[in-house]
Amino acid sequence: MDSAAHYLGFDFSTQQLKVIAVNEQLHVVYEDNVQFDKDLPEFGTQGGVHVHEDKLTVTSPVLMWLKALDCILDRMKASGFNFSKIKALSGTGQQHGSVYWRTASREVLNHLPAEQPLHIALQTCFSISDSPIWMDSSTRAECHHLEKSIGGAQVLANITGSRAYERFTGNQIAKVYKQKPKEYSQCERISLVSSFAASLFIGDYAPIDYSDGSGMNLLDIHKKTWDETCLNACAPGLKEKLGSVVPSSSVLGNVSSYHVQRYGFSPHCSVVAFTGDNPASLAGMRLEEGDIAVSLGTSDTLFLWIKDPTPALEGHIFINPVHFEDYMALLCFKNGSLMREKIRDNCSSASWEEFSNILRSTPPGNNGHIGFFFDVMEITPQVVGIHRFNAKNQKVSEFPQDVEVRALIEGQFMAKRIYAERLGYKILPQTKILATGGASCNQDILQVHYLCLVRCFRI
Ligand SMILES: Nc1ncnc2c1ncn2[C@@H]1O[C@H](COP(=O)(O)OP(=O)(O)O)[C@@H](O)[C@H]1O
Ligand SMILES: O=C(CO)[C@@H](O)[C@H](O)COP(=O)(O)O
Repeated sequence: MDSAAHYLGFDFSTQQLKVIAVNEQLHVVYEDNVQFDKDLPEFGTQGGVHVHEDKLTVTSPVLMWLKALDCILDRMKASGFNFSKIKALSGTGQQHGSVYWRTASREVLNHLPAEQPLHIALQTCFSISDSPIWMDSSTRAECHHLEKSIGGAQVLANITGSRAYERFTGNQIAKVYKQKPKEYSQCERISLVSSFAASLFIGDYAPIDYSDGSGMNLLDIHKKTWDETCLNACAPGLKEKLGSVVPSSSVLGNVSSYHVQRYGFSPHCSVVAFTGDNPASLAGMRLEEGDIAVSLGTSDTLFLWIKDPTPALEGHIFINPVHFEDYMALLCFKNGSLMREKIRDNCSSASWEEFSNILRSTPPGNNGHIGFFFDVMEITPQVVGIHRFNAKNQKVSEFPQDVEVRALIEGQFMAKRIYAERLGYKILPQTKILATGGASCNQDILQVHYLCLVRCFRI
C-alpha cells in the first residue's frame, strides 16, 4: 500500500477546472478535469465564458467555478481517492479575473456546512454574479483615466510593471464601480480568481499573492505594496476590499473543517497561496534564467525569468512567483487556441490530425504567404481582423486551405518572436524553450514554433 504523502494542485483556467495529485516522487496519482461548456451546460458558456453584446465585455459566472469544484471533488471522493494523504495543496487561476464577495460573506465562508455543496452554501455571497475575466477589453476609458492620473503610461509601467491594460483588474474594478456602484459598495472583498479559489479551501478570504497581484495595475512591483495613487484612481475604499498581499509561496494555513468533514482531508493539510496560471507555469516548469516558456492554453503567452525589470509600453513585468526579489516578463496573445480551433474547423474538417497533416505537408515559409489572424481584439498588437498577404506582399481575401493553416501557425509564432525581440529577449546556446498548455501536445505546431522562434532568433 502507498502510504506516502500526496500533493494536490488545481487550475481554475478559462475553459475548465483541472486537478492533479502527485506523490513524493512527483508521479501523477490522480488527474481529472471539468469542462465548463460540456460538464456544466446549465451556465451556457462558450469556451467557459460569456461574450456580451458589445463584443468587448467578457465574463464568467462565479457559481460555475464553485459548481466545478464541487463536481471535481465529488468525483474524486466517488472514485475512492484518499484525501487524508494530502499533505499540502495549492493551485492557479486564469489571471486578472475578479470576484466580488458580498458584505458578511466572510462569516458564511468561516462556517460552511459540510452537508452542502459550495455552490449552494455560497450562492448568495457575491454582489456581482458574472466575474469580468482576462478576455474582456471593455475598459479603454478606465485605462486612459488611470494612466492620466499617475502621470502617463510609462510611469504606470515603471510602478506596476505594465501600462494600463483593459483586462487588468484595477481597470475592471473601476468599471464595476462606475457602472454598478451599489454592487461595488455591497462588496467587502475583491479576490482574483486564484485567491478566490484559495479562499474556498481555507474557509476565509485568502490574500492575493505578489505574482498574480502584479496583473492588476495596482501593485507596486518594487515595494510589493498597493500603490495608493492607482487605488484612488480606480475606486474608493479599494485598499480595504483587496486585503493584504503575500509572497506566492506563502503557506496560508490549513484546509478548513468543511473539507475535513465533507471529503476526509487531514486537518493538518496545508494550503499554499494560489497564483496566476502563467506564474505557476514558470514555477512548475522549473524555468531558469535565460529559458523561455511558451504557454499554448486558451491564450498564448511567452514568458521568462528576469532579474532586472525594465517595464516597457508593451508586455508585462510580474513579481517572480519563486523568488520574490526577481521578476518574470510576459507577453500575452488573446487569439491563441480558439483561433486555431476556428481555422481547424474551417480548413481541416475539425480534426487536429488533419491539421497536423497539413502542417507536415506544407513548406516552412509557406512559399511567401503570410497571415495574421485576430478573430477578437488582440492584446499585442491591439488590432482585430484577418490579414492575408501573398508572396508579392499583396493583401488577399483568402488562401487555399493548406496555405491558410500554415499561415496561421507561422503568423502566430512570428508575432511572438517579433514582440519578444522588441523587448530584448535573447536566445543563447544554453537557452531552453519549453512549451505547456493544451496545444503543446501537438508536435507539428511545436515544430513550426521551434523553427520560428529558435531559427529566426539565431539567424
Ligand atoms: N491536439 C491538439 N492540437 C492543438 N491544440 C489542442 C490539441 N488538444 C487541445 N488543444 C487546445 O488546447 C486548448 C485548451 O488548452 P488548456 O491549456 O487546457 O486551456 P485553459 O487552461 O486555458 O483552459 C483547447 O482550446 C484546444 O484548442
Ligand atoms: O491574461 C492572461 C495573462 O496575462 C492569460 O494568459 C490568462 O491568464 C488566461 O490563461 P489561460 O486560460 O489561457 O491559461
